[in-house]
Amino acid sequence: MSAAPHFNKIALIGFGLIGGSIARAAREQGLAGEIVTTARSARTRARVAELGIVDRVVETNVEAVKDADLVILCIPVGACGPVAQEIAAHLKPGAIVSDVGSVKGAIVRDMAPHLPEGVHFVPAHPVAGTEHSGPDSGFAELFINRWCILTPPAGVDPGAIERLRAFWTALGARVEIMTPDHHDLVLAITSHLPHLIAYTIVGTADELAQVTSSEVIKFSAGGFRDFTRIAASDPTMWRDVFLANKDAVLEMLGTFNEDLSKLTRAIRRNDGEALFEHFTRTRAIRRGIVEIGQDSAAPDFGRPHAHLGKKA
Ligand SMILES: NC(=O)c1ccc[n+]([C@@H]2O[C@H](COP(=O)([O-])OP(=O)(O)OC[C@H]3O[C@@H](n4cnc5c(N)ncnc54)[C@H](O)[C@@H]3O)[C@@H](O)[C@H]2O)c1
Ligand SMILES: O=C(O)C(=O)C[C@]1(C(=O)O)C=C[C@@H](O)C=C1
Repeated sequence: MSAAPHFNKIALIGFGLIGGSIARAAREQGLAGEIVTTARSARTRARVAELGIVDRVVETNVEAVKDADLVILCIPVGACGPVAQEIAAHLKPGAIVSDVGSVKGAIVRDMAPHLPEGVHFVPAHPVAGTEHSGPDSGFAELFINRWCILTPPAGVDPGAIERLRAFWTALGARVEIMTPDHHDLVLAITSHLPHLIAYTIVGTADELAQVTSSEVIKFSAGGFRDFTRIAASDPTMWRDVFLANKDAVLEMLGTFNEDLSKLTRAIRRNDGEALFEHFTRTRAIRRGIVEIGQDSAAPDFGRPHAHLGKKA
């Protein structure tokens, strides 16, 4: 494992769940001489200052990135392009510019054209989170034993990639490198589709005329309760994720709908054997994940596209 890196100044654009967690963990690990963050409203700036986790909280992104040797955009995916444009002329030559967005193809497409030569662009996605957002929601342990995926464009300085890898490793994460397209396909099935399903089922339950909302809450044991947690996730973040990863999500949704139709047909035809066989197979998948200690982490990111999602 490479030694923990030290940055003279880290600029975190946005101080919500992820920005706040990075700040807390980076400070605990002593990875920065100075950590500066931005918050758009005076109220949030006051709260961030009160929390005392960063050295400075400033009003503008331009001020934050001045002289920073690591800049991380911790804002919704749809905001990353405009912010890259805004800060581009103010970046320190040699700085590493990264992000934490849940989609990677759109980030590369929207940010890369604005960034000047001489800065190192290494997009990242820590695959760790909760349904909470805002400055109070972060915690230093969020990334421990979770994956962080880096998707550096071709030609990026390997030294910059290694420094960012060492940074995330020091925050407790396991780092994997892949292409943006592959990332987006994998995350479409492991993260984006599950969120879409949760948003759907909670909305459907709410709309059922014969089930009052008090009954939905009263009887929300186990499964449904888990869905409500996921469906409480930030609407801005998830709107941006689905719009930015449209193609991969639609591809996975097509496969999912086919599989759902098969199970629907099995129920309609009283095909207990088909249901039993399916549930037995999915139970084995879960047990396999738990056995190899991946129940708190993402599945095998090394697999090529063709092996994703489709079974024999
Ligand atoms: N929440 C998760 O579980 C999770 C996990 C991994 C990655 N991510 C990614 O991390 C990023 C941030 O998510 P979060 O959960 O920390 O969200 P959050 O809502 O907790 O924080 C986002 C912050 O960005 C700020 N912001 C929004 N638009 C901005 C703009 N145009 N300019 C400057 N600041 C702006 C908000 O004020 C807020 O402080 C997203 O891209 C998301 O896809 C989220
Ligand atoms: O546990 C949760 O609340 C999450 O949804 C975290 C989760 C995920 O789907 O695993 C959500 C989005 C991120 O990009 C990464 C992690």
